[in-house]
Amino acid sequence: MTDRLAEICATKRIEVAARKVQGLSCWPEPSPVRGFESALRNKADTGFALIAEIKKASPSKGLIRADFDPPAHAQAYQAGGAACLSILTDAPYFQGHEDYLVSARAACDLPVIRKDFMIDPWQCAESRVMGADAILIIVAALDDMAMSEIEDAALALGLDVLVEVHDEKELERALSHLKSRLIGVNNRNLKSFDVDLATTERLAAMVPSDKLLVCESGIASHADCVRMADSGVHTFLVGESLMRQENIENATRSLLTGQIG
Ligand SMILES: O=P(O)(O)OC[C@@H](O)[C@@H](O)c1c[nH]c2ccccc12
Repeated sequence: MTDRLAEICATKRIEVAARKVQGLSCWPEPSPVRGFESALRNKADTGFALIAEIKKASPSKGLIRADFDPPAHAQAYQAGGAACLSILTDAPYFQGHEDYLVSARAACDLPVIRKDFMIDPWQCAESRVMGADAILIIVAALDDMAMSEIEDAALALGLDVLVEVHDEKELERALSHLKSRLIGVNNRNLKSFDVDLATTERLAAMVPSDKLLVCESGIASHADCVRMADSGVHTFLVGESLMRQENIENATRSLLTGQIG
């Protein structure tokens, strides 16, 4: 089996090298950081907290939404009760763009995580200039030193960091080398793209109680959220199942509350 993550990261290294040569400052001065982790913790106190993802396409599913409109989707997600947004900026594999982050964040009040493949601390400064409030660190993509350098760069800029793991070994590496309190368990194996919600159930018991566990990928219904709550997980990152709905606001509300329409 080919390792899709390794391929994506190799492409990203070439892209970042070119971007570094161009330099920063293509975007206007970003507005102050919106607290990403605090928005999730506050919402989780009242039940479920959702990071709603603005995702046009993915390598495993192809095009997910044809009438793609990031500012409108951001507003629908906020009206439906999302706590935060996740916005794909990777172009080659996810058809993302930094303009989607800029325009979606300007259209709402929610904190935004830039969803991309971080392989260089320089991308943290770039993310803040775009207006991101948080970045993602994918443990499977980085060695111990690289991931902690990226985390330090992000924290120094006031960005929150979501640390993504997929198995016990990655979780142990995250807990011993990183300080962020946001741990995302990706139910999708980024090496093969297989999805299994049991991944979160298996790893939940290993996550210390001062960390906030975010269940990522493959969540399709309120019943899935209730299932995860049985393992003590109340915070979710959901993209595809919401992006495929005609009425994103209603779909977001039903995912969180179980009420239809
Ligand atoms: O569309 P889904 O199955 O609801 O998944 C959302 C999100 O978890 C997924 O897009 C994701 C999780 N980690 C990533 C890393 C890179 C790109 C994408 C991702």
